[in-house]
Amino acid sequence: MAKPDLNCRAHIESFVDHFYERLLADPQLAPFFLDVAQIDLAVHLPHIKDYWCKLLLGEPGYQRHTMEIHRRLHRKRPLRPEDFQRWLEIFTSTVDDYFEGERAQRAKHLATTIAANMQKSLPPA
Ligand code: HEM
Repeated sequence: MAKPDLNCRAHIESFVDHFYERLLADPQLAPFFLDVAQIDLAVHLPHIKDYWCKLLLGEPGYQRHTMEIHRRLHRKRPLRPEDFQRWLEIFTSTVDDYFEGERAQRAKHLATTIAANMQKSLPPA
């Protein structure tokens, strides 16, 4: 059976839930979320969902400064090239395991581009 595309909020929210299940179970990346940033999932996940709804659906909700948030994180604990690589692996495999289609492709392309820009904009560790 065909997998759904990331073409509505319900699918994007389900993607983010699956993505974070994997990020938070990953020994390399989980500490950034749980120890360094000590995120409150009830606050963090809605931001991530709004972010991807803005990028993929053009919804206006997300208005925060993502790059500055990662600069601050990077000062506390450096985000290394291998961390970006792992983040992208988990992102891409989560998309591919559950979704397919034009928006799913676009999500992977955007994530790759934004991760590369983010990495370039951070000072060396
Ligand atoms: C090494 C890779 C990455 C790691 C370890 C990481 C980790 C984190 C952490 C711990 C936070 C919470 C920070 C806080 O609330 O203080 C966060 C926020 C966020 N991240 Fe990342 N991130 C990575 C890459 C990316 C990339 C490539 C994107 C976009 C394509 C992204 C999108 C976001 C967004 C939208 C937020 C929410 C910011 C907000 O509160 O509005 N992250 N990230």
